[in-house]
Amino acid sequence: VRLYKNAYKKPANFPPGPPSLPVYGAYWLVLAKAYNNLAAACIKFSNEYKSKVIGMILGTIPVVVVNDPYLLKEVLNREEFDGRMDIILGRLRSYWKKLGIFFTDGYFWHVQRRFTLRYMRDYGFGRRDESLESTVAHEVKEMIDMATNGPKYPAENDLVKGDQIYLPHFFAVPFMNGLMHVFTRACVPRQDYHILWTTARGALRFQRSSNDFGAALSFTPWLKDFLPEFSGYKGLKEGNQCILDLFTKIIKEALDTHDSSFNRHFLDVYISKMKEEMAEKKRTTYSVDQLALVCTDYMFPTASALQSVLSLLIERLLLHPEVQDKIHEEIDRVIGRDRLPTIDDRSNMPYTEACLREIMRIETLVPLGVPHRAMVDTKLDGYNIPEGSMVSLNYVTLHMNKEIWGDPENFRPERFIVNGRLQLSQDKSLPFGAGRRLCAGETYARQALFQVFAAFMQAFQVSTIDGKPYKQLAPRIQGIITTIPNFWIRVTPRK
Ligand code: HEM
Repeated sequence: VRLYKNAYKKPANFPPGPPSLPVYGAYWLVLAKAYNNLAAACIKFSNEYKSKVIGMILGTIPVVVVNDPYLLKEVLNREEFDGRMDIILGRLRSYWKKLGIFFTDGYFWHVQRRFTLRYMRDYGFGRRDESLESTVAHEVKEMIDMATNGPKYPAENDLVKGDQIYLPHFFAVPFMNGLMHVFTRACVPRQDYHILWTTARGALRFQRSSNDFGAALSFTPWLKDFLPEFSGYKGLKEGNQCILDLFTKIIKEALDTHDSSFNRHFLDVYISKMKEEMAEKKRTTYSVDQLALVCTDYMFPTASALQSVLSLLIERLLLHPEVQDKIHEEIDRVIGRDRLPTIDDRSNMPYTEACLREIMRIETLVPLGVPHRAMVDTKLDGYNIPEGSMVSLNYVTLHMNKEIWGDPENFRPERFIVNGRLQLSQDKSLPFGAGRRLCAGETYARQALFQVFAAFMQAFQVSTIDGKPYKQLAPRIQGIITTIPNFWIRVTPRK
């Protein structure tokens, strides 16, 4: 009985929060289902317990949620919070090993994150690069052609019907092929786009099958066998498999044709380094499985988050038609119709750029971030945080803070514009996090979002299927990222 009691006992001076019930995680399951909005539930607890930091025991894991814009920045900048949880959500992706970037920490994570970012850069990732930009431009042209001239290959019929297109997947290919180009110096050709769409569907299914805490599965792993559908396990496993299958095949080809004397692309650079380390050292962080997970970790958000951001933005345009008019005015004035927008245009198109920033503020894509882990016993806001605690950051408390934004509930891109220019100092949002765990794809995400969105808006006027503006927003699906149900819209080529 004592053992049992201790399992639920909160550590001394642990942040206040809801009591732990002696039913493993079931409480959590109910909570998650009842609210369908963990970030809002945590803000409620924060108010109820009058504390910026709340603590609870979920399953057997101490969980801390930071509900304050300044404290969350503090956590992001303190190295002892750089750890990640060893949860089922991470393992089920990677042959039950700890691999990749997202869910690893310590030396392994440091080496792999640094190496991949350093060498993907040589192939255009995370900086300005003409060959990557023209690759994305080519893919954008195909995307626009699909809607302007109709489907060319069978799979396109799922996404384009007459003058209607299906979101979010309509947007997926340019983002994904841009990254493919970084990995392999080649794109998946249009006749094979269905491979990318299958992957994008899988990635979105994964995102929607869990939530920021890894859902009840993190705390009560047995749910996976007991309730595979309800717990999200099936969706996670199958969603992940799509991406893993894609890269397993591509990596095998790269390995079979590898020649250390000439690196053709990023995969070759990685394989060369792996072979070198294996020959010299007994232990190495490089492996074929790790390469598959690195590719997965970069492709995963590329195939799910980016198309979702654009879909959320399109939804706002359908709610506020004047925003669309302003975007069109800016595009016509700065670019005209004779050439595609480029990343150079970004600085001359403050309104379009501000729309992207505003959608990522108002719709915190990852409301509780990717959970961190306290790597030592430490303190936060006067409370004790034991080693091994899960530390989640409630970004909604930053993005919807009244003191910082004045009118956080309004979609108002103008808030970032001063005297006709984009004022970056006005953008206090942190959609990509900060510190050493900063989103590894931020630069690519911002550049590609601009390139794809601006070109799409240059080509089309968007409207609802019945032609009437939306009166309200769709219900949110709270998974790991925030999404809305897939939807059709009408596109009219602009003359
Ligand atoms: C609008 C789109 C995106 C948003 C809002 C976003 C946001 C985030 C956030 C909040 C984190 C967690 C930061 C933390 O742990 O404190 C993260 C991590 C990460 N993101 Fe993104 N992301 C986006 C797109 C991308 C893209 C396109 C890529 C890859 C090309 C990417 C790759 C990663 C990786 C690898 C990590 C893990 C970093 C680490 O643990 O060291 N993300 N992202």
